[in-house]
Amino acid sequence: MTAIPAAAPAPIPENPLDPDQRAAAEATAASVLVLAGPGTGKTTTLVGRYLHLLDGGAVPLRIFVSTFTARAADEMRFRIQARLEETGQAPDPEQFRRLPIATLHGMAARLLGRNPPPGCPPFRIFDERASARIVARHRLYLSDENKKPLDVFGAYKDRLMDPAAALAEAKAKNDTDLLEAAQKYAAYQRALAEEGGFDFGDLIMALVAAMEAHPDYRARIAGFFDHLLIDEYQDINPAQERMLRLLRSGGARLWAVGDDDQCLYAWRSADPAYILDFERAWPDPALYRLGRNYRSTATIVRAAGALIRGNRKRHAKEQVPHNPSRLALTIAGLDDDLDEAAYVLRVVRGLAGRGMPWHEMAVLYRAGHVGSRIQITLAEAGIPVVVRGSGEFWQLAPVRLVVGMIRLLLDPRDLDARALLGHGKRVDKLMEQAPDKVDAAAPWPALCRQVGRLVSSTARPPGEEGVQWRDLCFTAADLAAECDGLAAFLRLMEEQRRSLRDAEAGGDAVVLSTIHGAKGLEWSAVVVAGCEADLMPHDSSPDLEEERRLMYVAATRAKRWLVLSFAAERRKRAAPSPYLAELLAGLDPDQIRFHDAASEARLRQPPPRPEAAKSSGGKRPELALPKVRRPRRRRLRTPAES
Ligand SMILES: Nc1ncnc2c1ncn2[C@@H]1O[C@H](COP(=O)(O)OP(=O)(O)OP(=O)(O)O)[C@@H](O)[C@H]1O
Repeated sequence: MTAIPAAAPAPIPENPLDPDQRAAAEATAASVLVLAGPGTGKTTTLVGRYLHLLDGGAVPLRIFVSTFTARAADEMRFRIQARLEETGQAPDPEQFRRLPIATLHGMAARLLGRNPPPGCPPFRIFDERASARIVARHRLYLSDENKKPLDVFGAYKDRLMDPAAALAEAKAKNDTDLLEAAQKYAAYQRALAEEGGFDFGDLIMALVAAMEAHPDYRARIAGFFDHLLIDEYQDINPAQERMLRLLRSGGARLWAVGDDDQCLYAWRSADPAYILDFERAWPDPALYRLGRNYRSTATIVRAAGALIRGNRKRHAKEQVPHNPSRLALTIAGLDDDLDEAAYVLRVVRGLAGRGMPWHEMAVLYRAGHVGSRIQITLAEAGIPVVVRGSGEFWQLAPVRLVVGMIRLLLDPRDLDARALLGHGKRVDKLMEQAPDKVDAAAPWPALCRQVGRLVSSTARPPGEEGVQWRDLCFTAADLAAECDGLAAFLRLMEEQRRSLRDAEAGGDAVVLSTIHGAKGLEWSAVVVAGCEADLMPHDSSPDLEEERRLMYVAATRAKRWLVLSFAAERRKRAAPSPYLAELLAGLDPDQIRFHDAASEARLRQPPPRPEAAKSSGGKRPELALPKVRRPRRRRLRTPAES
């Protein structure tokens, strides 16, 4: 799917479908899967399918288009509307808003809301924040600190397990951790019910349960649709699959696009087996493949192909790049995160100097804290940025706590600081420990760093979130320490927040995003930052194939320029990600450019010994660095200079 700026001015003209795409769009089988790699036009073909159905007389209100996120639904609506306007068939905007183009959760909410099933009480939808408040209020935390309660409860719902089923599973396995999870899940569901709340997972569970329990209700709901068009089919989970089965039980046709190599949500019960077994699972199946990559240069297509071949559980796919360009990809090995941020700034400025609009550039990262330093550096330099996935830096909880504590220690009557801190046990603990751990009379930089340490150690959540928390505390404290006192720090913060707001409103901005948030999008230039051995694959993830898919998705968002950066030190010594060598192994020397000689030397340093670097139940293979061919000797340039 193509990235559109927030204030997208003119509709983007769609490309005419090529013969393979057209065949897929016009398929007549009852169950169709279009299986193809990134940039081959799956979403384009889905739009083509929609228009083909309309040409054949289908009723728009009876075509359900399912997207992975609400934002993707808006973009899909925009694309379809633009196409209909081109052909003079666009319905009025109000009618258009009512078309069933939504996520599966969104559609479940709509169906339940407008057609309450027998015995289903009225409900309010609880978003993630509201659900987190329930967890906090009832102290539903799990003993295993690495497990987030909402993820665990959500995983039960994704597998259509109610608390009784969860308890039965725990007892059958005689597993105390599972028993605790099931009991807390039961308590969570009771608390939700008392407030009349459904969280997102409940929506699909409730719809499925009602359709299975009441044949009349099932027939009524399934009777709404003649066609189900599903984007990102690789990421569906068991509950969603069951919902689709029920929705098509009235005879609707299923038409799905997906790429098993882009399945990023196995940790949330998405199961690539659904796409791998499509032909066995659905009646009258037909499989279509698209082999031409319209997005990326030949260099990017080859490098990404070499990387993903490292995965075993996948459908092999060959891709022919439509753009034969052998433009080199760039590897930049920087000293530390500060150096990396400065480098990214040079790259985006250089590209802008060549006339590239900001919104054609993106910086992607596996972990949110990698983006924070870059966000600050770009904003400080006046570059418009929008942040997707992990949120605006100054609004993040640890950052607000650091800023609030610094302010409050300097002026205990500062009411704004109190508001910034909020209330709760975490804040009480901070206040209690501050007098022992922070010397309020210390020089400004020392005070800031002491507060950073205090917030990092006192209020840190468990697991992976805790690592991010610590990095954000230190980044905020460092930024404050680098200013000339409190007033200068507050000015810096305000300027940056204003520039972020302006960028969001203006629409033309560099996108900073987690890789998960970049799914389905594309940009002319992409920097993948933080390509380090403990971040890619991420230390906390046991699933190496999913980690490789994440790198694959990041690299394949780029149309022309792909820059992969890593830091030799990010609070501790870091080695380059093994995926860099895997990407480069697919390229000829002229397709690789090192930012400087140090970058090349750093990439060639011996990989960390797996046992020293990781521990993940022995699932990680040796991190052997394939031989990277040497680039031709030439002056080393950033992509922006070339
Ligand atoms: N037939 C075509 N001719 C020219 N360009 C095309 C064609 N089909 C798709 N494209 C372009 O290729 C790019 C990728 O298309 P699209 O987003 O539909 O791919 P995708 O397979 O859904 O990608 P991904 O899986 O990575 O999200 C877009 O810029 C789109 O406009």
